[in-house]
Amino acid sequence: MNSVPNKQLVYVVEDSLSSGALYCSYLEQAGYSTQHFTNGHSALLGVKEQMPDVVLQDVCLPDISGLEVLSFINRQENPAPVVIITANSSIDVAVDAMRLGGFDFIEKPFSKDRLLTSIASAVDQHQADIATVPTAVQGTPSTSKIITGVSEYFVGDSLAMSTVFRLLDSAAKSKASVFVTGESGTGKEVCAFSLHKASARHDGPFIAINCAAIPADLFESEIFGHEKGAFSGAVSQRKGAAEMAAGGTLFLDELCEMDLNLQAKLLRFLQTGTFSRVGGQTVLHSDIRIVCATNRDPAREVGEGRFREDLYYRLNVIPVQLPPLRERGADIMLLAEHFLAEKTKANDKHFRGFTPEVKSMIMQHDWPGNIRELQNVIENVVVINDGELVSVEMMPSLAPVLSKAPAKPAAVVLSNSVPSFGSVSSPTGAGMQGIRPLWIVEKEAIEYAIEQCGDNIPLAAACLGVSASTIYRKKKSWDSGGEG
Ligand SMILES: Nc1ncnc2c1ncn2[C@@H]1O[C@H](COP(=O)(O)OP(=O)(O)OP(=O)(O)O)[C@@H](O)[C@H]1O
Repeated sequence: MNSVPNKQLVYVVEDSLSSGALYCSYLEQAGYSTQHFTNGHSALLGVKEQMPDVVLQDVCLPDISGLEVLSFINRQENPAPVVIITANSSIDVAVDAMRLGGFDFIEKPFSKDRLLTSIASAVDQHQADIATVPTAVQGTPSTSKIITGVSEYFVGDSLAMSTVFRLLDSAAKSKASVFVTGESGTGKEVCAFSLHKASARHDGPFIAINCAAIPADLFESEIFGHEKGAFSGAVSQRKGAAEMAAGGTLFLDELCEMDLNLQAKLLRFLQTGTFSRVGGQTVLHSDIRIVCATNRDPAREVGEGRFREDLYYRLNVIPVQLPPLRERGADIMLLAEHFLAEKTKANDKHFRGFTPEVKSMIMQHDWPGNIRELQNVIENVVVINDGELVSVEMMPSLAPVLSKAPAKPAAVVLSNSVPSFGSVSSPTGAGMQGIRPLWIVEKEAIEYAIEQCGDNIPLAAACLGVSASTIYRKKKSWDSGGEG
């Protein structure tokens, strides 16, 4: 080992002696200490003996799978961030690794700069993680800002949202791309911003680009910038969003609107971490985290040829689906009260709450425009009226109330088509009408989550708020005729 006190220690887990030696030399030239392990078991022993600052690990190892090494590291105290090295053909394994808590992945062949950028941001993440460990555990007081969870930035308390918060909180610890889907106005941008603020990049820039709002011919320059004279109107050099977001997060809203040519350029940037400004030759690097969003169904866009499949898999590492407001139960009033207080203060009014009739009106409405619609309605009421309580007369006529969908279970919120738990027929034929054995209800919810997560059991477990081993255990019991 070439460990020197105060140098950041990187474990390089790579079975090829020559590649491992090359990575170590790049890292040591940049001031890191390194230790090279040529198989998974020796890396596990190394981690047990001393947790490094970062692990750089090939996903294919001769003895055990790279995913096992990753899971082992993540079960230790203060685990080091793991940067996965992958061959192009094993990209789906790399995506699995990110879902299991990997920090970043880089595809072979990669440049020295790409490697160093990823390792530097992993070191930052590790230091931020250590700063969040309670002082009593760490032994010394920390002056670093404590990073709190995403719920700090989100109004919402429902079970539906707690599932989302749990996913986002674990996503915040890595650099993995997050793909947020949900109807218009459900808070996708708020979600991206919360994720940024809860991550180690919280002091870096958050740059949001609405892909639907940029004319196609200006798109490339918006994202990658341009040199002076690159096209008529380019009177000076300009940085693009990818450059401006360096060290922070780039939020690409309405991503499915992006032109196919530019999708190819975005993919190249994601693979290499490099790009050039329009009209420029210089190769630039930018260390950014990508969060993207759409209110379309991205898998369908892929199926219909409007969205590149390879880009979709690259970005859809952590999929987050925001539930529509009508499925968020008590959150509707929580948000209404939040907006009432906010708008009352901003407009110097005196509202303290809603009459019971207005509360019931708010709860009965379907809110097709989601949170944005609710926010607009409350703002409208506050600006035009004043008083202590918002009464029915003050409310604008809400669109005709659609018959409310039957209450849906909040345990799984990944789709609008959650199976009804209020089914009248009991598969076992036992019990009173409408009541079914709990284990069957649980089995359905778990099977539904697994299906929605594309058979990814760890992800389904995260969505359900249980450990993956609980799901494996229950599946085994069901398969052998038990009740889980
Ligand atoms: N949980 C929340 N707490 C408080 N305000 C919220 C929350 N979620 C959304 N909002 C507010 O609702 C409005 C819509 O949110 P946002 O723009 O993030 O939605 P969106 O899903 O990105 O919409 P679109 O699909 O139209 O781009 C914003 O004004 C935002 O501030």
